[in-house]
Amino acid sequence: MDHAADALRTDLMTITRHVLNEQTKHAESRGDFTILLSHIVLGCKFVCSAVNKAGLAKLIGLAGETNVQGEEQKKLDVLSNEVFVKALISSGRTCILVSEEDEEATFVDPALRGKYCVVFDPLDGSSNIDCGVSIGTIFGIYMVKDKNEVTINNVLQPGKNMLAAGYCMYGSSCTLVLSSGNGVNGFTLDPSLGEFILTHPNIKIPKKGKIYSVNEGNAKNWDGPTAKFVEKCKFPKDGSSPKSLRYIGSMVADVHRTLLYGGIFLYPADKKSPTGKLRVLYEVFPMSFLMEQAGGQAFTGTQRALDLVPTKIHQRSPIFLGSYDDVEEIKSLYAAEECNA
Ligand SMILES: O=P(O)(O)OC[C@H]1O[C@](O)(COP(=O)(O)O)[C@@H](O)[C@@H]1O
Ligand SMILES: [Mg+2]
Ligand SMILES: [Mg+2]
Repeated sequence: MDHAADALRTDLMTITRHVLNEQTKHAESRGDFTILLSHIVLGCKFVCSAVNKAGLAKLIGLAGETNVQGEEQKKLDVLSNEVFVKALISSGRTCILVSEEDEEATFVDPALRGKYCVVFDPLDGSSNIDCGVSIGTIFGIYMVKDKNEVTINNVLQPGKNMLAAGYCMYGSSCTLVLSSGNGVNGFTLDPSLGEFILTHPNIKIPKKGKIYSVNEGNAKNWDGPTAKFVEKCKFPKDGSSPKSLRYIGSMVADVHRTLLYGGIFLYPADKKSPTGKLRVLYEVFPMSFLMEQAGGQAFTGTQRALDLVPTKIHQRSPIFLGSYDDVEEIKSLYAAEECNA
């Protein structure tokens, strides 16, 4: 297509148009979710721009602080957190915010309150910032009945109660993947337009995949089912080909690849981290929500991930998520171990 024709393409499905279309399906909707989402999108664009120029704008390196998890914060962790906290509060549609970078939940001033609670990991995959490897933002959204009566229990809810979830990946392109409980759609930022355009409508994860994704450096501490599963991936006994290993170390990027290509992403518990590493509210739940909406599964080693009821905002959980059949296999290994116990 030539540029003149391209310039006339004003029929593109932007993320705002997409969400407005969804809104028309709910007669009771007053546009609050659309406004909230437009603020999340703004935050993503801002962070994307900061990530792109991180090396030039002296945004790589440590901020000099540690967060509640005891992890050293990078400058981009701190900046991204500030960006999303401000964007979410200024939307006028939020009442509680839970961020990986803040020890306590933020209760929005009553004058600025709306009915949505947003849980988020402002910058996921921080260890990959300084070498320019894909990183992202993850978010999940709950809704309260009464914005004047909010307590921490409004976010200590199982993931199945989320209204929407998504992530934005700052990679070779900037991609926002979103589900509001009616399938999964992917949007790519067109830098010349400054708009996210629907490029991956109705994403469905392949039923079975050829890739497994796990930090094998932890193998000596794994439990029996995880060790058996990975052994089967490498040396299948049914005559099938071994699976390939891909591990980036940014959950957003590893899950994005799993969603599009199929396969399984594992961050199991191990002897050193008996509750796993990934955080329930803003890593495990949003990604599990997206996986289920795309036809896959998410399992903690003991239950469906979205059924878990968190008791603390920064709680961790083991997680196995991806293609339906691959997750089914790890579930049966855990079930077999339980029978033998
Ligand atoms: O380095 P490990 O132990 O394999 O952990 C990788 C995991 O840790 C994380 O980086 C944690 O996220 P943060 O960067 O938000 O702390 C995930 O993105 C990733 O899946
Ligand atoms: Mg993270
Ligand atoms: Mg993070």
